[in-house]
Amino acid sequence: MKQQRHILVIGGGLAGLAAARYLQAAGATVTLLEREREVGGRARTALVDGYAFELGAEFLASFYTRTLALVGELGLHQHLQRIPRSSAILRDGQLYPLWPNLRLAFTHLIRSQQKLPLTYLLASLARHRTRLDLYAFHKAYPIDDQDVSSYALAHFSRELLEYVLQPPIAGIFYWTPERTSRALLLLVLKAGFSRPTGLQLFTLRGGLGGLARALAGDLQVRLGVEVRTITPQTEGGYTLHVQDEDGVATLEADGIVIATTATAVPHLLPWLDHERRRFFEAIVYSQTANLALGTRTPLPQATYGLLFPRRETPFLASATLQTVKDPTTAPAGRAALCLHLSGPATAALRQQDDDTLARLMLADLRRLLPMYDPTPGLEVQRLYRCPEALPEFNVGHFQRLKAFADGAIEQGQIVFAGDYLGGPFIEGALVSGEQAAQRLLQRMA
Ligand SMILES: Cc1cc2nc3c(=O)[nH]c(=O)nc-3n(C[C@H](O)[C@H](O)[C@H](O)COP(=O)(O)OP(=O)(O)OC[C@H]3O[C@@H](n4cnc5c(N)ncnc54)[C@H](O)[C@@H]3O)c2cc1C
Repeated sequence: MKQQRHILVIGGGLAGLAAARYLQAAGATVTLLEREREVGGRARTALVDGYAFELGAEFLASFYTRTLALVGELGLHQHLQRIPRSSAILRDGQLYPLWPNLRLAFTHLIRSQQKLPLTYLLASLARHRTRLDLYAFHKAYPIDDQDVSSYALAHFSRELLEYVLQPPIAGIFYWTPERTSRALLLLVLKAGFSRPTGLQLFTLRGGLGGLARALAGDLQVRLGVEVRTITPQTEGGYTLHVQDEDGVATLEADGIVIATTATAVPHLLPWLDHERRRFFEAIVYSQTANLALGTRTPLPQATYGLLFPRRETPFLASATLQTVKDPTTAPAGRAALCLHLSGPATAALRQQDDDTLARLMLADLRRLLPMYDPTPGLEVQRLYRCPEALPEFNVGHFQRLKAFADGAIEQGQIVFAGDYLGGPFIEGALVSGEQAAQRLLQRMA
């Protein structure tokens, strides 16, 4: 690549930050543009009256090889801590620990005879293992043929679907099994069970927002700059029309990484042809609302993540005890808790105001698990809406990723990054950013 050519990265989420960091390390001149007043996107931590609440991402998983390496490279390893007592699923008023390892076979959450067909799942994992590549999701396109609900009903049982598969899908991704490809299920299971210790969860002390801040470290970042449209110049390069606090301006770039959510792309590139526009428009995001609560009321400390099957409630999908994950997220003697509304409930209730939603979520928690009621000593309550939570990896998405990997989408000196390409979690966002940076360097060579 010629020296002095200027690259703009649009979006300061983890994908954009990883791309910018990679490009800068390769010697490029890079500026990152972020429309918000801080970096992190869907992986930010809010500090409110001595409490720290995750606004999006809550944990890192032990199979996030690249993320965990980056934590070391950024000098954050002393802040990395394992989350104990990771999760439990509610059934008939009782919490069943969800061991993310082979001890799952002994859970009383479902009846013993329901567990036998799980051997089919293990056989499927073995049969498709070469297609299940966490760093190349598109390889799984041949098994992107059935949603998780149809797959579970065909091979397992409704009970297993409703009490083992649906709660994590809803509580972590805010999707439904009907809108999840079985390819995604097999990919995540293979990654999760690939280690002898099983799946372990980690966080960064003080909140995962620290990862984005560390990544931004020595990058040139402009906050509060929203890119409106990008126009190709006839002589090569691009003009970006941006809005910042001083008004409307234009910027020039030789190469661009677009690291926004997929839904933003057709607005940024109004000149996209029909096929490419359809690619981005087909990507749908789940939604949720996060009710962050700080309380003097002591709450049970037995488990970090509580998953609520839709059979038990149509409202809450999950609750996370922030202070079990990391005691520094609340002042001494206090507890911090986040409640997450299910994807379908968030869509159905989107017209309701914040107070109504908060009341409904708290009432649901009191009904489901009265001992977790934070209201007697409640001192902080904030509702954060997340209209674009996680990109659905529904049936058809792996076919789209195959077309993307085959080069049918990117053109010129513009590349794309984001969790909709790399996988619906932090690891996917970071890796997609680094992969996009590599492709741009090749295109500009
Ligand atoms: C509620 C929730 C819980 C989650 N829990 C976990 C978890 O526990 N573990 C996990 O691994 N993952 C989790 N995730 C997923 C994880 O947060 C995301 O996969 C990841 O952060 C996505 O990063 P990204 O860079 O692809 O996108 P984003 O973080 O969305 O970044 C895109 C950025 O682009 C900016 N932008 C958009 N348009 C423009 C524009 N026109 N001009 C300038 N800037 C623009 C946005 O402001 C944003 O900062 C969770 C997500 C949510 C929402």
